[in-house]
Amino acid sequence: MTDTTPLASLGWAPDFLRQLTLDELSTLSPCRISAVHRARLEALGATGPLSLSPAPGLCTAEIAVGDWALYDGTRLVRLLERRATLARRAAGTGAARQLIAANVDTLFLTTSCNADFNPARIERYLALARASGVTPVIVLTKADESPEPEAWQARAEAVDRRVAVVALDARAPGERLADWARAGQTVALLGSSGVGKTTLANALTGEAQATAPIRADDAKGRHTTTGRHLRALVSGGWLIDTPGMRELRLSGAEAGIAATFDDLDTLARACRFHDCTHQTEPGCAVQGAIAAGAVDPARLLRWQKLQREDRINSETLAETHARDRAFDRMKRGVLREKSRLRGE
Ligand SMILES: Nc1nc2c(ncn2[C@@H]2O[C@H](COP(=O)(O)OP(=O)(O)OP(=O)(O)O)[C@@H](O)[C@H]2O)c(=O)[nH]1
Ligand SMILES: [Zn+2]
Repeated sequence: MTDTTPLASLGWAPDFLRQLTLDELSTLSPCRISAVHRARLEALGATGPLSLSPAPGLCTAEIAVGDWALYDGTRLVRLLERRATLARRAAGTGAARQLIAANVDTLFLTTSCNADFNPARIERYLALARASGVTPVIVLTKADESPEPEAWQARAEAVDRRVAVVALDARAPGERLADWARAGQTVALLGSSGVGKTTLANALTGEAQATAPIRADDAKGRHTTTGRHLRALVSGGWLIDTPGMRELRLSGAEAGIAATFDDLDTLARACRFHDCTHQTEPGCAVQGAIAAGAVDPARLLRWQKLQREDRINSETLAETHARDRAFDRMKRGVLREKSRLRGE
């Protein structure tokens, strides 16, 4: 990266500029956050790298890598509204969300042309991307190791016809992903351990970061990625590479799930009962479509599983406790019933 980074190539866009008041336009400068520490922020501005302290009232927990903000020389004064937010639930704090990245344009949903490939996992990533306001692209790594990469590509395309699929060798992606990674564009990688995220990140950035040899038994590698930053890509764009990215779970993603399963979501609206569970209810449009061969019953199960997962992950701590108590009560009830039947 050169010392002077023009704002546009960093991703500065009219919808950020519009948020500035006339006063801010003449006194403050925009910068993009590249690292967040407890009491200090690293950022890139028109003049290059910056080290800033947050102004009083600004909490660094509310700032994410990728955020656009305004600074007055040494202090970060104001955070600008985001286009997209990737967040996860902070451990042990109810429904509080921990920021992972901001203003990501494209998520490369990374899986391999091998046993890692799993439609349910891809659908989960798709729902997550859509819920976060980020465009998904499916990236199939290890195409070079597969005798039939076209077959994996076709399987990935069948998961969602609206999403671009690119099958490649993560060690040599060439220009295959460049359309999403040019100057001003920001990408992030999501995928399970060992699929080649570090390898791809290294190839796209031209930097080296340690990768672990893959374990042959289960197609999984070891965790090797470290560091938390905004990395420059050789094609001109930016990669947000934060450790939290790999622990992203679905929560508050109802709209993303509905968008990913829009066929089922639309059918469900035509069910006779508005709270239809699509099992055995009369007038169930979903079961009707399954009977007619128009919907794969496995897809209905995956949809319901994701909805359950999202509900549970979105619960507050109080709701989780209430659910656990209800489950305990049910269990005790079943045990009592059993001992009664045994005549105890
Ligand atoms: N032949 C081939 N090998 C690959 C490809 N992608 C990754 N690998 C190898 O697979 C192993 C795991 O890759 P990593 O890049 O470490 O995977 P990761 O997704 O970063 O894994 P974690 O850091 O555990 O999340 C390494 O030995 C890579 O060299 C590919 O497209 N083709
Ligand atoms: Zn139904």
